[in-house]
Amino acid sequence: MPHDFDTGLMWFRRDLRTTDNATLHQALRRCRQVHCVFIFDTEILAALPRIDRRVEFIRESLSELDEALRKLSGQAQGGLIVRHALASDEIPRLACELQVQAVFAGRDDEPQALARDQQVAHELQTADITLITCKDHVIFERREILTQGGTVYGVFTPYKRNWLSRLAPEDLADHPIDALGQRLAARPLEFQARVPTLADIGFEKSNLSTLKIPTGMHGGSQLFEDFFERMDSYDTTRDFPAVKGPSYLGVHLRFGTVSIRQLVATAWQRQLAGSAGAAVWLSELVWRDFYVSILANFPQVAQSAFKPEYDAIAWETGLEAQALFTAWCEGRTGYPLVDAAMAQINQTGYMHNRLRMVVGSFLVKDLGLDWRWGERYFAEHLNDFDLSANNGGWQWVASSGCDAQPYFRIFNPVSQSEKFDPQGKFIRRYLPQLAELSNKSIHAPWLAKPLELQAAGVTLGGNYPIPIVQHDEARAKTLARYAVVKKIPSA
Ligand SMILES: Cc1cc2nc3c(=O)[nH]c(=O)nc-3n(C[C@H](O)[C@H](O)[C@H](O)COP(=O)(O)OP(=O)(O)OC[C@H]3O[C@@H](n4cnc5c(N)ncnc54)[C@H](O)[C@@H]3O)c2cc1C
Repeated sequence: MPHDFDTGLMWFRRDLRTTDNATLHQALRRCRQVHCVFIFDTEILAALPRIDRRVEFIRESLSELDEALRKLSGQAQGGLIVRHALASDEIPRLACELQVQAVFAGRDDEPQALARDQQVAHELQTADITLITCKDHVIFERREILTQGGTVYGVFTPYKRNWLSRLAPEDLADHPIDALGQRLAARPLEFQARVPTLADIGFEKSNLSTLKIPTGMHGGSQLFEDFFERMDSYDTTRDFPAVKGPSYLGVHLRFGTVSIRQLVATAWQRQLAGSAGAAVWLSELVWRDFYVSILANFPQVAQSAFKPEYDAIAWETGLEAQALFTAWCEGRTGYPLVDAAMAQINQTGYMHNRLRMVVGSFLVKDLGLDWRWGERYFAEHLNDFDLSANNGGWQWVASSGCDAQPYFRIFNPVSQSEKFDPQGKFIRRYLPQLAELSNKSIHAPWLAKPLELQAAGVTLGGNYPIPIVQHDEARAKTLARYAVVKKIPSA
């Protein structure tokens, strides 16, 4: 097969897999031989706590990737080069040392990633090396799905309609690399170091393995196979946090240990076969593309409200606001569903989607705190943290985003609890001190009779907090706070 370049460098980032990897496929097709690298970017790692499940997830996934690349190359010296360095310096340096003519990377439209890639492209250019980026982690990107007027959609439903009507088998085509595997280069002697340990990069082991969160390509496949059995009932189970309804694939989609094309292809086929569950799940994957395109086209959302008039809202500040925020973070609000959800994220790095909406709404519309505080907390704690989806989710609950819930829709944390955790199973799992309360009282312990509280071993203000705000009062305050939005005409 003819090739465009003699030697290429495949730079893995959020695509840690050898199966259906569009970028790796292109690199192997266009180069006689390809080296592979992953950089633990010191700029990104510096901001993280020394125990971080995501760093461990990546590290474990890299071990598998390294092994898979070696096998595919058919050479004992094949495999992944892993560096711990500033990516914007290290990639150009490595490209020169390995004497490559092209560097291949999966496209990433987060503002920081774009700035880094621009810097890398510039450095490479001075050495006459090309940076080639490929679409891999979404189905449609940037300006591929536009309104009839050629503008970017700000509303999900017509975006989804257009997305689905555009979807064609070639968008989901596999990118096999088995036949091209012999183009994977052997690593020169000085690049043959093993994948660094967590300690090598200054991190410690988290509870990832205790939680049995499966990593790497095999972990992604295992979760997907498991979910496949449940996909048809996703529409009816997905809202109940005590039920194993969703796929738990978020972290795998984040780091690309599964292929979005393979997931969409399966969901699409099942939807066409009449599965309502698959149709709803496919919709969630379309939301993912939607938010990626919003961030790519409106990068200002990373700092500001999508609807600028919402930046006029005056959020609570000062010591009292800080104390309310700390209580929210630590799951001490006195609202059991909110506190159980915060315990879930704090203990596992995962939070059920329904609960992300409930705790988000509580932060913004019951505590009157800036949605960016919650966004930052989620960014630090979620295993599946993704800037576009997290920002989209927070702006949705704050009503400031595209196609967000209207500002006057305010979740009642007690009725959400009664509706979505009717038997209090989820609450009991994360708040064992409330386990003995009745199914009725567990949603609002302050309404329980003193005798019931005593019999259940619950002391309000002791082993469980008194509510830090009254929902009805908070609701009225929020409506007043948001009134400013109505006074400013939309841009
Ligand atoms: C305030 C808030 C913050 C959020 N932060 C994130 C985040 O940082 N990262 C993230 O991936 N999702 C985020 N979501 C969306 C959603 O909650 C998670 O994707 C989902 O709970 C992950 O669990 P799962 O993999 O089991 O999802 P499933 O229900 O099995 O869905 C499958 C996949 O679809 C995508 N998806 C599902 N819902 C959404 C959505 N509303 N928007 C965009 N993509 C979606 C995700 O990639 C998810 O893994 C957030 C939602 C809210 C309300």
